[in-house]
Amino acid sequence: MNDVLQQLAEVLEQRKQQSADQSYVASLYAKGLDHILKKIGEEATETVIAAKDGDKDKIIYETADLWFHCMVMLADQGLGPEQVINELQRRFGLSGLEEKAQRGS
Ligand SMILES: N=c1c2ncn([C@@H]3O[C@H](COP(=O)(O)OP(=O)(O)OP(=O)(O)O)[C@@H](O)[C@H]3O)c2ncn1[C@@H]1O[C@H](COP(=O)(O)O)[C@@H](O)[C@H]1O
Repeated sequence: MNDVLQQLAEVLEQRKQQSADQSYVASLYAKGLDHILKKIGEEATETVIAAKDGDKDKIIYETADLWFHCMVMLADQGLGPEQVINELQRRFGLSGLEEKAQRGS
């Protein structure tokens, strides 16, 4: 898995021991899941607007914000990027139609 994702996941775990006034990530945990989900919604909207505007720098910046807040949500739920990467890896060998069939939809 990508080193940066793994290293960030380790920092996010460590932040569970820190106080909210020392760390932005700790403050997100302290505010709870609903706040983290609200941040994901905001960052997703900002990413969509950046893409609609065709602003490449902004797309990268906002997507990084979105991925970061998704990483915080995963850590809050006791998950990490490796599980998501593994799921993408599993799908990679399948065609889109095979993947759809496996979902039973
Ligand atoms: N990658 C990030 C990262 N990306 C975005 N952000 C923060 O996410 C927030 C984005 O939300 P907004 O744009 O709405 O800005 P805001 O108004 O300040 O946010 P809110 O106060 O409304 O939540 C900003 O405060 C950014 O600084 C991040 N904060 C931290 N990290 C990583 O997490 C690590 C741990 O961070 P701390 O816990 O703060 O030390 C850092 O070393 C970085 O590697």
